[in-house]
Amino acid sequence: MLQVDAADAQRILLQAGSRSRRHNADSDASDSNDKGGGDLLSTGLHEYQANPLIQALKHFVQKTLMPIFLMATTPTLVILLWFCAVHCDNSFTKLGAIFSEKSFIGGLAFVWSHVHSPSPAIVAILVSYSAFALCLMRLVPGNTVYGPLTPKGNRPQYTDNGFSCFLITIAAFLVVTVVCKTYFSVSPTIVYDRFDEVLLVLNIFSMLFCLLLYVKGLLAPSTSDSGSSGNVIFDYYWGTELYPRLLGFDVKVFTNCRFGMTVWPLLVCVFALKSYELHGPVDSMLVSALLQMIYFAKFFWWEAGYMCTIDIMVDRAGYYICWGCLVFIPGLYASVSLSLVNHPVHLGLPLSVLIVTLGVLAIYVNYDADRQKLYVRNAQGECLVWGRKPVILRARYMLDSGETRESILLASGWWGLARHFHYVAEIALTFCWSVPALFSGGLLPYTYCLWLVLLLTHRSYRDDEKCGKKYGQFWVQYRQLVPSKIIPYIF
Ligand SMILES: NC(=O)C1=CN([C@@H]2O[C@H](COP(=O)(O)OP(=O)(O)OC[C@H]3O[C@@H](n4cnc5c(N)ncnc54)[C@H](OP(=O)(O)O)[C@@H]3O)[C@@H](O)[C@H]2O)C=CC1
Ligand SMILES: CC(C)CCC[C@@H](C)[C@H]1CC[C@H]2C3=CC=C4C[C@@H](O)CC[C@]4(C)[C@H]3CC[C@]12C
Repeated sequence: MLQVDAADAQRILLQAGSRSRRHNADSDASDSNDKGGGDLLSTGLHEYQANPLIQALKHFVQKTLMPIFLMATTPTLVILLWFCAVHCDNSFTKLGAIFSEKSFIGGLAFVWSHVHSPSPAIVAILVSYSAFALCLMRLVPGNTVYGPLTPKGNRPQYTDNGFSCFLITIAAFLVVTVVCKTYFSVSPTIVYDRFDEVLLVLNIFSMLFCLLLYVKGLLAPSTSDSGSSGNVIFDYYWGTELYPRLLGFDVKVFTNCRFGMTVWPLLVCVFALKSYELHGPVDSMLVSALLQMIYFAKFFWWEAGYMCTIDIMVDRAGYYICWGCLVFIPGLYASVSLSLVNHPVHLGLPLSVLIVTLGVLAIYVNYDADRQKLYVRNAQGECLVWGRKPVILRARYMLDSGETRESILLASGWWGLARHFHYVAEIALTFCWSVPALFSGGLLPYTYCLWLVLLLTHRSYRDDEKCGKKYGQFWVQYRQLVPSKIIPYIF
């Protein structure tokens, strides 16, 4: 086992100390004056080398221009995706033709004119689901688990009941479907028929909710991991609190897990049901839905691990993460299944089995990489990875208070292949549940996969930057041990 011992660590830390600022796991979020920034906003590793003018310009672009751009475009983006699926046969070419015919503004007005005012039925469905999810969150038992220590020394506490809540929700969906269809001749596919209304309600609610979170973070923060950057736009976009709680509910657990990550599987079920109502059983829809459901089960099984990822320990509760989970997940992440409703593809058994097998393999690799990291850290490196003692680096870092802590960086197993090899698996599994659409229709079914390539590539830079600041020379050493960012030997 390769280790950096305590004396070595101390020496390296002292060397690094003069250059690297104090950081802990989420110090990127601890002080939004100069840190944080989001997946689409991070700086490069050598930010400090740039001249002041360039730095000021970068700062303006990252903290003001990009947030304005994203907040101005993303609500319409999800509407465009819906429009493309329902009115343009999944074809961006057809969508583009509308814009070239009517001009950009005319095209936007045309698309938005197809969005209906929210009906009471849709509002009632969304409110009822949210109330149901909050009840489960409060009532379903689970072990108490703890998130990583924050820069201010807080340790968030969670009830690990995600998997149970997920199973109960899917079971409830099946019961509601049968009851509604049998006794009231109503189908949950009303959500597909009025998906424009769903997106509109979610958009409006999320923006107001983010405003509430912004004000709450300034006036009544739940923990000391909060504060303003002095830039209203950035604060609204990025958030003013890391772990806000409202009425005793953890906001990020609700937005990310109980809403975004639970509504997504529900939408997959609704869209699969709609496809069944329209065409009978369709294997492309089944293959895609099956892989996604396995992925959701994996996510909730590992939910305690998710509480130690960038989303939770770095990203504050603002537009980026909250609007993202409340609207972008239903609008973009579920768009693969949405796009399959009007495009039934017959795959045949051999191709279906091949896709499911590859998809399950990719889900396993992704899960195993996430698991391996936590396993080695929990065992303090005293364990086996792929049958051998793992190569680890005991990396020291400093808290805001100046206290020194130690973390393990794993350089074996999946984490020895590349610093984010699990992203390859994430993209591969996504491709597997998109490819049942084959290539005859439009590009819409592949939009989520393409988005993920962008998001994860950018995230790998962002994580490198975060870990570089946190671990200083230890991170440099780790990068020497594992030189590839995502794809071994290539990138
Ligand atoms: N579908 C989607 O939209 C997305 C899915 N994902 C998935 O979510 C999961 C989590 O990914 P993500 O949040 O990006 O974070 P990662 O799992 O990549 O975790 C990054 C953190 O892990 C720690 N770390 C980094 N390298 C090592 C190492 N070698 N050994 C031990 N710890 C290390 C660091 O935190 P520390 O401070 O603790 O050292 C680092 O900040 C993945 O499965 C990913 O595929 C992620 C993003 C988007
Ligand atoms: C404002 C928008 C332009 C951007 C919003 C982005 C967010 C919706 C997504 C950013 C990171 C995403 C996630 C990270 C890790 C995850 C674990 C994985 O196993 C399931 C998916 C997810 C929770 C995923 C969900 C969407 C993001 C929060």
